[in-house]
Amino acid sequence: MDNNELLDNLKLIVGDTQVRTGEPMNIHTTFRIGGCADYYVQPSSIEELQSLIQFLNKSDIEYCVIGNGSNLLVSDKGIRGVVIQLSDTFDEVEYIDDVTVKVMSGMMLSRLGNKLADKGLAGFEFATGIPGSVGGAVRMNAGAYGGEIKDIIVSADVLDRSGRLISLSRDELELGYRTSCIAAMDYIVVSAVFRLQKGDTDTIKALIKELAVKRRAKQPLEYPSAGSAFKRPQGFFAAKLIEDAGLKGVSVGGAMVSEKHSGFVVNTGNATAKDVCMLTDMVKDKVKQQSGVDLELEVIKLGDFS
Ligand SMILES: NC(=O)C1=CN([C@@H]2O[C@H](COP(=O)(O)OP(=O)(O)OC[C@H]3O[C@@H](n4cnc5c(N)ncnc54)[C@H](OP(=O)(O)O)[C@@H]3O)[C@@H](O)[C@H]2O)C=CC1
Ligand SMILES: C=C(O[C@H]1[C@H](O)[C@@H](CO)O[C@H](OP(=O)(O)OP(=O)(O)OC[C@H]2O[C@@H](n3ccc(=O)[nH]c3=O)[C@H](O)[C@@H]2O)[C@@H]1NC(C)=O)C(=O)O
Repeated sequence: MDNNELLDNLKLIVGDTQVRTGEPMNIHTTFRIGGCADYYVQPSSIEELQSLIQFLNKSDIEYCVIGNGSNLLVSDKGIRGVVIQLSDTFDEVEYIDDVTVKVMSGMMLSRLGNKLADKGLAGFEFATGIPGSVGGAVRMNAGAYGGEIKDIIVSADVLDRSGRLISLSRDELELGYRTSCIAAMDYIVVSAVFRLQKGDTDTIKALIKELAVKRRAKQPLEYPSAGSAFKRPQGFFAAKLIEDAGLKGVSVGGAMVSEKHSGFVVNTGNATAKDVCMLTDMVKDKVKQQSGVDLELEVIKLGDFS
């Protein structure tokens, strides 16, 4: 299929305004890093997403799904094929009973958290300050301040790579520290059901505010980043190991180990994905030498890193 034919088909499936070519990915990642995606598509409904997946599979065209890009490092060479973004357009919420909600996967956690607070629903406060979408959060079992998605999720609807809609219970999602079966099975999350508790709006909002103050005090939110660069190794904190290895403030090009929180790699202005990779490789090596611990990237790489 030639490029024009592919573009026409994509527009036919999701509408003219929802398809772009040569889309710079730095504007879709919180790291503000990344080359261009060949095609960038935003479906607005499950049916559109299903048609899109089926078409891309049948035509043997590469694709990936992103949420808010808050945990991604996109290659400087960009992404070949189609990037499907599910935030912005994929964000309805349905109240199932007085404590249960069904949410489309593109909804931002902050928007959902504030809606739940207004309804007097407690239990989502921990997630409200995470700069991701519901889909990304389920995929990663997002967690902060003692809470994780696993604590509140009932089930999720996913599409398999043939475009078939499957409902998975909490147990079937196999949620662990920053993992789930979503990645292993290559599923796309389309919605999730969460069970909260009845609470008081003012108390919920006060807790959200308290966590936001904590986050701002401890984390370098003044710079673009993808949150924690590394997972917590069992029995250790990545930030402490990095600080103890003398790496706080160390930089490669525009990428720097944050002086405020050494678990974060920040973009000080003009970082490239290559800078970030060189820096994270160096951090891994030094931490291994110093403490014998292997650090594993939490950030997910997309595109060509060869
Ligand atoms: N605790 C904290 O303070 C922070 C936590 N985070 C974590 O990062 C998550 C990132 O969320 P977000 O920015 O939306 O995600 P991203 O766009 O960063 O994508 C992250 C991963 O999730 C996958 N993904 C995204 N949406 C879907 C979906 N609908 N179905 C299946 N897979 C999906 C992506 O797949 P693919 O590989 O195909 O692109 C990618 O592997 C947060 O929810 C949280 O877990 C991030 C920052 C701070
Ligand atoms: C930001 C993310 O999530 C964050 C989440 O916001 C916070 C708050 O709950 O807890 C995790 O950070 P973290 O493991 O770095 O936890 P923190 O409590 O900030 O720090 C852990 C320990 O490291 C020490 N620490 C921290 C910063 C630093 O520069 N030096 C240092 O030694 C702290 O003293 C603390 O004892 C999540 N990260 C991971 C990989 O689990 C993310 O996933 O992207």
